[in-house]
Amino acid sequence: MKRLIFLGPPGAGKGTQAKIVAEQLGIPHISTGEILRGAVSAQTLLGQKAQSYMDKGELVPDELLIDLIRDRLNQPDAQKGWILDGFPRNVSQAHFLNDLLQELDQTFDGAINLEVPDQVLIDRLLERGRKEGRTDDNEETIRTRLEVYNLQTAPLVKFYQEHSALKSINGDLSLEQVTESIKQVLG
Ligand SMILES: Nc1ncnc2c1ncn2[C@@H]1O[C@H](COP(=O)(O)OP(=O)(O)OP(=O)(O)O)[C@@H](O)[C@H]1O
Ligand SMILES: Nc1ncnc2c1ncn2[C@@H]1O[C@H](COP(=O)(O)O)[C@@H](O)[C@H]1O
Repeated sequence: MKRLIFLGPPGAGKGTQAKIVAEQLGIPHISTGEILRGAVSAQTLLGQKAQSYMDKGELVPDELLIDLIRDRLNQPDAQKGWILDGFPRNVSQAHFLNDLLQELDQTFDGAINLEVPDQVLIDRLLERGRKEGRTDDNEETIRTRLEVYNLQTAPLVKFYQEHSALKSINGDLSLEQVTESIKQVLG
């Protein structure tokens, strides 16, 4: 059983690594960004409410994420473990997650924090924008997302250091080397 949180700034490689590790462990990779992008494409009510925040690179209001995560962690495939990517994104979401796990009588095994220098992040995101066409991978929105990360998400590194196991990993290595470091940390 593994319940893990992948932390790190935009472009650190959370999604890339979470997909690989989740597949190897046979647990779901739960990316709130992916779920929200799906909702925007499908133009659901959630997507309509989230879109303007996502376009600007700002966080979507907590109340929209809370039901989404509660529903997702209650699904049958999530009973065998999960990797959360993109959630929690601020301290209040982290408190919510702690309360939800208590309610579900679940604990979590730790947070993996991927560290990558800002210029590498910007280069990766611009390249991802060119290749995959993610509309928030443009210079202006990337700048906002990095600011939002520093102000609202980076405090979670200290939060998880204080509350439980946090392992920081150098994410500025090849894909394979980062996967190997994560595996070593997970034992
Ligand atoms: N170790 C690596 N070396 C080079 N490129 C990488 C590495 N890891 C990921 N990338 C590339 O960098 C881009 C960002 O990676 P990824 O989407 O996994 O980041 P993320 O942390 O999930 O970002 P976001 O939070 O913005 O969704 C992708 O195009 C991915 O292919
Ligand atoms: N946990 C979240 N809280 C608020 N907003 C979120 C959250 N997860 C995703 N978002 C929004 O979606 C985009 C893209 O997210 P990625 O994790 O980078 O795919 C993000 O900028 C927020 O607007």
